[in-house]
Amino acid sequence: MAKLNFGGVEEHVVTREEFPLQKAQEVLKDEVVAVIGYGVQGPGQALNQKDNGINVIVGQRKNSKSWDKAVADGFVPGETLFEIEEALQKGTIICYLLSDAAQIEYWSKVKQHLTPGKALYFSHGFGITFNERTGIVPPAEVDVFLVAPKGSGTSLRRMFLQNRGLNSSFAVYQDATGKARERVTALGIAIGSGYLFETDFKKEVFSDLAGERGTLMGAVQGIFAAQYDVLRKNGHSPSEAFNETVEELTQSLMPLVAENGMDWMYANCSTTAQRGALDWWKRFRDATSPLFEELYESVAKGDEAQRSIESNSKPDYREKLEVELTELRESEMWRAGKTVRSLRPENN
Ligand SMILES: NC(=O)C1=CN([C@@H]2O[C@H](COP(=O)(O)OP(=O)(O)OC[C@H]3O[C@@H](n4cnc5c(N)ncnc54)[C@H](O)[C@@H]3O)[C@@H](O)[C@H]2O)C=CC1
Ligand SMILES: CC(=O)[C@](C)(O)C(=O)O
Ligand SMILES: [Mg+2]
Ligand SMILES: [Mg+2]
Repeated sequence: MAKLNFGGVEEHVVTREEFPLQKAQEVLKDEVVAVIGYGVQGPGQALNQKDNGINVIVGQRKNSKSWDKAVADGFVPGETLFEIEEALQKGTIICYLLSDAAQIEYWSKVKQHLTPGKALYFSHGFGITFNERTGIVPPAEVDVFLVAPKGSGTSLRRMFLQNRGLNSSFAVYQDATGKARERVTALGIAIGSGYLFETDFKKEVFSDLAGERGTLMGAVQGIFAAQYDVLRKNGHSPSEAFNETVEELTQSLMPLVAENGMDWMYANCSTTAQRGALDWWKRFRDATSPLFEELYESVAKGDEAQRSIESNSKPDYREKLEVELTELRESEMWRAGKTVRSLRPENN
């Protein structure tokens, strides 16, 4: 593994140079990789592996939208697409990519097919870390590991098609065959990761749950809404409020941050903007820190996992989510955003 310096701290990472695709193909040549579940990660990981020449099959409930999607994506019923049980039986590596809540429901079936030498693969540390709540305790004779792409399965696929790679974390929880590390690294490369950084199941799930509730998804919407509302209350039009809150950030400034860091984005803005941003960012940090502390504690206590299990195990969970997503979509800010997006020249 390459030893790299991350801001003064040395860490080990697996790069595509040291573990090229040919090596991954070689390691996986006698395996049948069964991707169970075809939601968001399922398609990204299964299609990338298929295009990378890995022997991959999909297991999904028949008569579901996801089954039809798998067919549309080129998986063939009876050849590379099966009912979940059949795929579990055929697979030597089981990629358990049902939603974290559904993994609990199917566990007793999965367990039956985990014969010695097989491997159980996750893309999240959830099921294992919170096993007192999920009941997911694998038999000792199988390898157990994870590769967690740090982004949406949709991006994993898109970036692969653009010859880019999303970074992933990986972890080995149980090495029964002595080959767990080699297997998980090969899978990480095969699904299209750019590079792989090592973690453990607990660290992966704690950081992931905190991140998605925090800056990646929850906090960002909260900060957008707060600023938008203040601008609107002070007489600014929806388009002005939306442009100064979201559009400028996603279209102009975040791409600069992605390319070369925050200081570089700042340096490409006016001295007026820089003065103000340098003065205010620490106040925003200090104002939100207590909330991030509270969030991390809630994750570490298992409360976030419990809430997710309870709400996502209900039969009507999809309808309920859709109600809340609709509320977001129909808020003035995001309706204004829809019009603003339609005006982008490339959308005309
Ligand atoms: N969504 C993403 O891009 C990311 C997801 N992950 C992890 O990957 C794993 C899979 O997540 P997603 O792709 O988001 O899952 P998802 O929520 O899209 O569900 C995956 C599949 O499970 C099926 N499913 C849901 N409930 C079911 C039930 N009761 N019975 C049978 N099938 C059921 C769905 O039909 C779907 O095909 C999870 O561990 C998640 O935390 C990790 C990184 C990013
Ligand atoms: C996309 C991702 O990595 C998330 C936000 O953690 C998730 O979908 O669970
Ligand atoms: Mg994540
Ligand atoms: Mg997540």
